[in-house]
Amino acid sequence: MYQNLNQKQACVFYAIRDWCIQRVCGLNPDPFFLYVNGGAGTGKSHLIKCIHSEASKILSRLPANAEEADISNPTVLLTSFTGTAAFSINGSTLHSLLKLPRSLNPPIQGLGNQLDEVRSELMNAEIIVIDEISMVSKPLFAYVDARLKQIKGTQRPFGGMSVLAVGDFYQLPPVRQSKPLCVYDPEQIDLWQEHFQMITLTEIMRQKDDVAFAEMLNRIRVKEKTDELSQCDRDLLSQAVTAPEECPIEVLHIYATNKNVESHNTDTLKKLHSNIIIITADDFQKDKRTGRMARRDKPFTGGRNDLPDTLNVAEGARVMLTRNLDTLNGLVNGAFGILIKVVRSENDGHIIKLGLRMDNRQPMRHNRSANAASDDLVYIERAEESLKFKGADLDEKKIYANPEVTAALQTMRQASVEEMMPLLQVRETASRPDTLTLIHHNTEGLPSHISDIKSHHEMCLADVLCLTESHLQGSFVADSLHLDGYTMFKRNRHVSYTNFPQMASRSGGGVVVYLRNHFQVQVKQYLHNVTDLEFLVLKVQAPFPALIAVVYRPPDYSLAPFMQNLVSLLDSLEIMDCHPIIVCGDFNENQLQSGRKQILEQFQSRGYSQLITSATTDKNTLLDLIFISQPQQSLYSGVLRTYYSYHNPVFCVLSSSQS
Ligand SMILES: Nc1ncnc2c1ncn2[C@@H]1O[C@H](COP(=O)(O)OP(=O)(O)OP(=O)(O)O)[C@@H](O)[C@H]1O
Repeated sequence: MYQNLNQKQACVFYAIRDWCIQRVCGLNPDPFFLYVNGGAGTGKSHLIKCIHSEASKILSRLPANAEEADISNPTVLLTSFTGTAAFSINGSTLHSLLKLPRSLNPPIQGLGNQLDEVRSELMNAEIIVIDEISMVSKPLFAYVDARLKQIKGTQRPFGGMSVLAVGDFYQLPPVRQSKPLCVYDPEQIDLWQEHFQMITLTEIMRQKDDVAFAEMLNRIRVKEKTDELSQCDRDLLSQAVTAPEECPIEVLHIYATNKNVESHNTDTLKKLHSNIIIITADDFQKDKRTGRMARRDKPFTGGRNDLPDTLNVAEGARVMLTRNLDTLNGLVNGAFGILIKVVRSENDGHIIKLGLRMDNRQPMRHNRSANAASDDLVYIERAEESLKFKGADLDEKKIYANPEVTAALQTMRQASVEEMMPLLQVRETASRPDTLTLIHHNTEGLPSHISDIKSHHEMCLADVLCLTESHLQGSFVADSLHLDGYTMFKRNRHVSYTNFPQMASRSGGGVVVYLRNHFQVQVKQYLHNVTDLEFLVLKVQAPFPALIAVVYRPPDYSLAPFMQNLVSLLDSLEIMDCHPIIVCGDFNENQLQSGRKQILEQFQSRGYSQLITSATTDKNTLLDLIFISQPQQSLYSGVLRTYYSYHNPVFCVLSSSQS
């Protein structure tokens, strides 16, 4: 799932992953408020799934969570406005998760005696993801903020939780008159402009569907009222228009109003089925004289045409749920099925439930009472609602984006997540023939991570890719370990120790270097006096002369014998008379810890500089180092991101000129 994240998706993923790592390392990062924007099919939902799974895994390490008896409480809350979208990301609706009232009119109501229950459910929650943010109105957002403050017992925005809002403001707006969240409204609390930063996904990720159609939709998404449609877009749209009378009867019809829907459904049912059953709503009203509930002759619908007084059905007919019954199990507003069975009361023949075979028939994740049946049907019972109160032509002029949304998005602050991929930022320099790009990574096992390496957006920019903990054994190298455009050199652990047979016989360890094919090189696996060290030396002659060594020091390899071998290695490198000398690797000496650092001192005493300055592991330690004899040749250096190892890769880009 993570391997094929595109560059933008990966930047957002790593920004949030980094935040989680900082959080579990006790660095108390400020909460983030990110908005992921993007048109249809740009991979927003896919990104949410990746972030949810990775962030949940990392945050479960928080000490507070580890001590709690119930670690099943989520650290990342997945929510959406509608039940359908909530189901598609395995989440819940905002309303049900936060127990929000139907009416969002002020004043904001607290949770009352439900507070303890909700608090204990959400006590581990650190991040809330809100999908379909375009449908969230300002009053709803203010409610979410107030709820989270109450639940978390703090006045910090959103109760101190981080918020990842996802959606497309050009898609559905909030219901009724409310302005989209991103559009400033002086009469409403503004939680958006103040806190949120935006990142826009642009690449359409739908492979199976019609990409050309999706691209056209995304152009229309931002089309201004005065913009003309291109001829090609017009043709594509017109192609999709069919006169109503020519539409095949079984295809899905979408209408603007429930009234049209009703009349289409009634007509179609009559055409396709002869066994129509009419179910009448039971409407009860309090009889003022007797005080008892009495059945009304004709059900009252209060002017609401989504509450019809009769329901026409037939066994074998297509049906759609119009209420969220059970979001977790996909019984959401909009879910389709076929009516299989009409169940009547044995007493009076009154219809009590309908047995549906849903299109989406996955095993139920939670047993609903209505579904505790031995067949694969979902039984829908009569539901109660209280009422307290009372053509297809293409019209091009009507297709344009809401200018308020365009203006709001243009002025929104941008999140600078590009820095998550520092090597991509300097890609042009890194790819120049007069520069050398070196990456070191402790892979924690090359065979199990080779496909992660191949799909990494920055690894492929390396001229020299040095890997430690390759975990290879024997001389055989599987074809899958081949990287296109590179030659592989390796030295396994078992040939690396002469005086420590117990270390040589352990699995793990080992070093590998991938070098671009056109590089001319001499490889040195054995050096005089270097008897017990996992290392490999490459003397690159052209196009960029350099002496490169990669070293792995296992965490339990005592410093004294390691230093002795390292000193021998450095002595040997010096007499090879080739510069610059670059020694990279995992030295298991944390540069962020105070106190003496003998490995660093040894290098410094010989005039080397160490280039990496920030943490390289998930525990905020700096173990992966790059030493260079001629630091003035280093143009860029830093830490890259991955998800598959405890270590992050480190890199440097060197220039051949000495200035
Ligand atoms: N990085 C990816 N690699 C491969 N497939 C992807 C990737 N990202 C998304 N997809 C696929 O592309 C399709 C569209 O992605 P997704 O549903 O996440 O888009 P979306 O932005 O949420 O779309 P919409 O706004 O229409 O809901 C899906 O089939 C999804 O599995």
